[in-house]
Amino acid sequence: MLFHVEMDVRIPYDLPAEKVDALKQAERVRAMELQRTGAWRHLWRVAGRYANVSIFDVSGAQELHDMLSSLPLFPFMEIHVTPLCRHPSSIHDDDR
Ligand SMILES: O=C(O)C[C@H]1C=CC(=O)O1
Repeated sequence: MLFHVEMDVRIPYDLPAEKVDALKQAERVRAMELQRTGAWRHLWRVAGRYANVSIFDVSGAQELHDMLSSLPLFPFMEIHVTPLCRHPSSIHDDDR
């Protein structure tokens, strides 16, 4: 099942810089790990914002939630999830 996920990062200004750097590094490692599994199919930076737009390919909402909540920055992100289904005019066989 495909999900469009938008993540807005909101790190509190009073979080110590070393803690922020460690969180970002851990986030990067976890994000790359999930992309390598194929579950995190696309990851795009939203121009001009500390936000991303992503496409996840997972078995369902529970697996998506488990993945998103495994992200080190999860407590500091506002996340919006939109379930996707195939568009009848799509020419891409891997849209499902
Ligand atoms: O930077 C972000 O958009 C937040 C988060 C998502 C992937 C990643 O590496 O960090």
